[in-house]
Amino acid sequence: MLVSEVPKLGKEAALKAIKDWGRPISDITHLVFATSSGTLRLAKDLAENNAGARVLVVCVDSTAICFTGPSENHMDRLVGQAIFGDGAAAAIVGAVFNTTADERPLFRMVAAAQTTIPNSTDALHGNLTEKGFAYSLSAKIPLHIGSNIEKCMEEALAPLGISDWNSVFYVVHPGGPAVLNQVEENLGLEPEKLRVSRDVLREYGNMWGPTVLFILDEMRKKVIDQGMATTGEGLEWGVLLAFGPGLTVETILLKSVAIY
Ligand SMILES: CC(C)(COP(=O)(O)OP(=O)(O)OC[C@H]1O[C@@H](n2cnc3c(N)ncnc32)[C@H](O)[C@@H]1OP(=O)(O)O)[C@@H](O)C(=O)NCCC(=O)NCCSC(=O)/C=C/c1ccc(O)cc1
Repeated sequence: MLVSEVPKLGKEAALKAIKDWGRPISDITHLVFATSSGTLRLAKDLAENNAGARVLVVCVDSTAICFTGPSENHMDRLVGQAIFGDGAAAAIVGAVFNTTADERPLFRMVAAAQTTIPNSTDALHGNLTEKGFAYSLSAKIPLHIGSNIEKCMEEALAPLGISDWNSVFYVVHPGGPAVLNQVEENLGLEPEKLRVSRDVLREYGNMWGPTVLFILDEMRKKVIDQGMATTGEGLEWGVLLAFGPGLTVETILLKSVAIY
């Protein structure tokens, strides 16, 4: 089922993104297709190292492969079935924009980093078995993320001299409500900061890799609806934080674009 359906979902997301972008499909130079996160960092590298590149990022995850009956020994699988969802999303990444071709960038990825959280090897992992993809989620995941998030923020924002965490906008992978609560608490964030991440979790679930692309898209719609000055909720700088097996934290420093 996934072999036939995942590419179809990816194609649909890609065609929508290309339509919004407004340039011909033949102007796409590279394709990054993945069923996991980390795609934006790779696309940024490709765009910056190939003059004129336009990288189509397509990210699709389906948790159908993880479906399993309940087990007293694996309460974590019930947690996953409650909060995970399927998703497909796409974006086009370039380094230098062609304003004469009417390209309107939404966000600039200024810097990207991946950090592995120490002593968290067993917190989140999956094995492909004859019964499908069997994952383990430790109840400590939110705490691991919470106790390391400020260091990731310091590393991303120190070059700009920013230490007021409420002065930037946020695109945070909503691993679950407890993950967002930990990020909010440890950074001392006003509740509005994670509003879009919480909205996407409530509406679509934790879709693994595609989730942050959904959040970027919701933010784009929100700023237009509310007449904000920039694509980053009226602010100049923002941070994308995504979490995955490892445990890894993907941090991307974002610069918003003015809306005219
Ligand atoms: C929604 C939860 C599950 C429940 O919230 P709650 O209703 O407010 O209640 P509690 O947090 O108090 O938990 C209720 C009970 O469930 C237990 N519990 C709580 N998580 C657990 C648990 N993973 N096991 C087993 N018992 C538990 C918890 O210990 C507690 O037990 P007890 O005190 O005995 O009632 C909340 O704890 C939560 O958001 N947990 C985080 C879920 C989580 O780990 N999400 C995954 C993050 S990582 C991720 O998204 C990455 C994905 C990804 C993957 C692949 C890629 O390529 C890219 C990305």
